[in-house]
Amino acid sequence: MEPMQDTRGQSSRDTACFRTRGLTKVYGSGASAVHALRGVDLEIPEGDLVVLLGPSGSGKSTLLNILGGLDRPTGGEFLFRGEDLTRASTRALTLYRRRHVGFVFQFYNLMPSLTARENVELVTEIAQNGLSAGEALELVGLEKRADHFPAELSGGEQQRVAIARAIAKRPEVMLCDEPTGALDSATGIRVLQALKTVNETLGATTIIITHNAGVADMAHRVITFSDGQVGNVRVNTERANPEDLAW
Ligand SMILES: Nc1ncnc2c1ncn2[C@@H]1O[C@H](COP(=O)(O)OP(=O)(O)OP(=O)(O)O)[C@@H](O)[C@H]1O
Repeated sequence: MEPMQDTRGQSSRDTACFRTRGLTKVYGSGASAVHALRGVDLEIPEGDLVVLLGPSGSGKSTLLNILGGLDRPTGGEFLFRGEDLTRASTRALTLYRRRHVGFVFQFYNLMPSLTARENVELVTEIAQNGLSAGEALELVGLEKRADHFPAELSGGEQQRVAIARAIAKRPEVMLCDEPTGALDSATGIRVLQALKTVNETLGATTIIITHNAGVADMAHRVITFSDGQVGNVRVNTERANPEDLAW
């Protein structure tokens, strides 16, 4: 049988970056147990830009943390490029994170005493075959701010430094948990433009959690979570540019 084709003309069997089957996550036990994921079946093609929507508490961050190797599922399976990481050792998960995954969180976690360039160099010094700090800052449009300290940058610029730091090791995967959560919409749009450029230039499979439903229009694929499960998956036949988004 031929592999299924998705709307981007890719073979879904051969190109899945992530695949989960029956993924569950329970925090705690007994009467206080929280069932954060209740059987998540997902397939995310290589190179996709995915927006993950859903109400507070529906399990979005829990899923992202498992896909990024920061946490382990309670049950089910989780594969990265066909490799089953569900029961990977702690060491293997650490290597997976280090080699393949760039994280961006709501708060930028930059070192205040280091310039933008020096913050990115924290990663470029240890990465093999990574980008230079200058290249990473250029990709997010901050080459002219490289010698500024975080306190001299706007919130959106600081977030773009955090993105430059995350991409400096050329990750195959970018996982972004509410990257525009602390920003006004105009500033948030610059951050989303930077993430789109990274997705297109480096080809990194990118997952963005957001509470702003309008952001979904820039995605290849929109996954809506509901009560620990995938409620809906939409593939956008046309994508909006970040500058045309409104929220
Ligand atoms: N470490 C933890 N210990 C216990 N419960 C947790 C823990 N982390 C998350 N939860 C619970 O798991 C459920 C899913 O949380 P999660 O953070 O994944 O949701 P979310 O969709 O990302 O929410 P938000 O949009 O508010 O960030 C929630 O009920 C939450 O309270």
